[in-house]
Amino acid sequence: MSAIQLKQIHVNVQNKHILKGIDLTIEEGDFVTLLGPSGCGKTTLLRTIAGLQKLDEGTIVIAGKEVANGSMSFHMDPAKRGVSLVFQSYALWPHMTVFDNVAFGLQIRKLGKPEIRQCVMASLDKMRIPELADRYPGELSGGQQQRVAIARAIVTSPEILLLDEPLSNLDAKLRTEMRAELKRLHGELGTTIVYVTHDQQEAMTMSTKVAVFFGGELVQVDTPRELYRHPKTLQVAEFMGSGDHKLNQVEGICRNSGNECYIRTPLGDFRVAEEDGDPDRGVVMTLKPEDIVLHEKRKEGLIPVKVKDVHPSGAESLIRIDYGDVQLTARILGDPEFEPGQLLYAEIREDRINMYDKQTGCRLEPVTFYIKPAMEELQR
Ligand SMILES: Nc1ncnc2c1ncn2[C@@H]1O[C@H](COP(=O)(O)OP(=O)(O)OP(=O)(O)O)[C@@H](O)[C@H]1O
Repeated sequence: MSAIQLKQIHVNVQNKHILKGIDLTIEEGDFVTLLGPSGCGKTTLLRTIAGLQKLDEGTIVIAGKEVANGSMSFHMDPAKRGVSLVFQSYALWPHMTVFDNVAFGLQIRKLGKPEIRQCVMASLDKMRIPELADRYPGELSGGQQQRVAIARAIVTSPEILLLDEPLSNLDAKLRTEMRAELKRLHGELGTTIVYVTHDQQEAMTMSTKVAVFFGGELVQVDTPRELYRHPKTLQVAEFMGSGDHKLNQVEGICRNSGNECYIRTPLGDFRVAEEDGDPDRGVVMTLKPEDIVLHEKRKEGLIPVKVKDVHPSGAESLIRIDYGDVQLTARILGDPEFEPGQLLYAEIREDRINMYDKQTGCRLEPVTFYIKPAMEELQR
């Protein structure tokens, strides 16, 4: 049985159409991340699943039970949905100790004192903070408060844990630590987790599946690997390749010749299968910096490039290179002693190339072969 089924969810907030027909099925034990730029509707969807936001159309089924139905104006009480929500702000009660904060959900269920003690301590153990039980939130660091907030959410053994950017208030080091903790916790508890973030790396590290949103619409739901390798649209590719992950984009022309299309780009020619005989059009080829390997010695199949500049950042370096008029960025491990103007030879990992229709932004597939520029062309 699926843990959560969302069908055609539409949500308006103050007359603004925020969620526009979301269909998403989340399986039991999945760690699904809702990923997208600020304002795309991730939090609204999480709140809708939790029951804190009413939907206008569509249905939500949790563990086989319908909990919301737009056409029938049915919205089950949040407390009855079997989900637990952790907010970005930890929302701990300042006048209560850590123990009491975590125990609260059990106390209102009228459990006996020994049972409460056992559950609270087990939950604090899982978050590796049993020694903080008697402290007050004001005496804790941000990371510790976040652990308490998660301990409070898991103490009632919810079937589903909803987390809204829970790490965004932490510094970089703590964030990395907490990512590992959440992944461990998911492995240990087997709980279904729905996690909201706008941080691609966070999504890639922890999730079993990532759902990418833009403007209230779901664009791609895939495993992190598939999302990384084959973004479905240029917009997704650009979003995944933003920040330090600068995506290389090279424009080309796609010419149709019956059943196949030939794509000509400055980096070589490609063939893609064509289904609907579209006319000639512009395409964008994308390639990640880590999919360009730089060599100092010339070899067959490599492309001669000139170093423009080098940006070392300790463990890795970004090298901007020019091939004729085309500027590319390569990412390599370490801190190489390349000089601006130096001639190098680039190996393009052709299996990592993606092609998109420039106008629609949709991915063209599959690239059936790649003809590299002729050697004499390479001499320029
Ligand atoms: N209470 C509200 N009143 C008016 N507009 C709202 C309200 N809540 C959300 N919105 C709007 O709904 C849209 C989606 O907001 P939401 O918080 O779901 O986005 P998000 O993807 O989670 O963004 P972020 O990553 O910045 O939290 C935004 O345009 C926001 O301005």
